[in-house]
Amino acid sequence: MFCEARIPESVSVTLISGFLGAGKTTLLNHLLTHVQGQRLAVLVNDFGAINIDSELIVQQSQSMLTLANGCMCCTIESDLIAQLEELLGPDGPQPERLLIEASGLSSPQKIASTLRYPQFRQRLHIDAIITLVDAEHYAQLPESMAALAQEQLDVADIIVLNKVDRVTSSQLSQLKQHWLYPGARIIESRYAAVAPELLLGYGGSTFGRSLRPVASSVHAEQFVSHSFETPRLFRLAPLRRLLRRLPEGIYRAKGVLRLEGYPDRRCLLHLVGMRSELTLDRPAHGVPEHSQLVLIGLRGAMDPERLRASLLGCLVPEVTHGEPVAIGEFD
Ligand SMILES: Nc1nc2c(ncn2[C@@H]2O[C@H](COP(=O)(O)OP(=O)(O)OP(=O)(O)O)[C@@H](O)[C@H]2O)c(=O)[nH]1
Repeated sequence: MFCEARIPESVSVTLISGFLGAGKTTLLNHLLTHVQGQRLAVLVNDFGAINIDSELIVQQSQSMLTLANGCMCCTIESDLIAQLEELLGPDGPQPERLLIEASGLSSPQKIASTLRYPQFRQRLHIDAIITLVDAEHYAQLPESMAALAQEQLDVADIIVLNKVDRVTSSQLSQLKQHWLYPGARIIESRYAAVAPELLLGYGGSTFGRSLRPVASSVHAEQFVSHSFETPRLFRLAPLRRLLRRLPEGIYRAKGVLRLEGYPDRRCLLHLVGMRSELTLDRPAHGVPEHSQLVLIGLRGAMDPERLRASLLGCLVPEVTHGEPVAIGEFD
């Protein structure tokens, strides 16, 4: 008697890369709400100790895997391997496509190398590396950040030039002329609203097969994240003032907060470069038990104790809940 082992289909992987705040989660949410009829799995990686992205991703029927507290390309590569093993294993969800959102400090070429390890070779293939570019901030990134952003761009099969609503047409053409390779496949977007058929089904990443120059790796040791969690409510006015006064080296902040005066809405906080945004989410999302906030910046840009004191100054004085539960510095 013969027993025929079923060979599972190779999973198609789309790797979404791009510097901090470029719009990766926005793109992921756009794809999740517009792609139909495919079994999707999603893997998100946040540099901070708390995975804020997983809170911000729209819940469809996809399987969700999360990695926090480091870059999946280096410090937590072993976690990436373990998650992939689980996903592709016999008890895994058997997706047709895996969408990976790298952290804004990850090197996509390192992730791509992991995906090409022998144990995955038959089981998954990289359909495309998509790199988002923040049209508003890209050209002004300080040197320490620009090298990493350039590295992410060098390996892109598709470049999504996002936030075009924030720049003039002459700024946009300068950006393309100075920073993007002639002939690169570039799609301009607002809020990453790109038709999925332009991004999925590319047909196989050329990274590793072409002779394109790739900048030498500069990496995440230069950056640090601070994570903050509290059951207490934030007050809007001092929080706004704090966001305006943060040191320049703090490039990115994101959070899901409980706000005084809004008992049934969660407040989403985003800071990218000098631009900050506080928005109330739709009531359907409910209110979290704790406010969670992550700030990411250049090492040495912020004194953790001062930052903690400043954040405490934004909270409603506590009567019943006790002190904030955690704040930490993570590499
Ligand atoms: N004006 C404008 N804002 C945008 C656009 N796309 C995204 N944003 C905003 O930019 C901020 C960051 O977007 P995210 O999608 O969270 O960026 P990200 O790349 O996932 O960020 P990290 O994961 O922290 O690196 C959010 O406030 C978005 O609403 C756009 O095209 N125009």
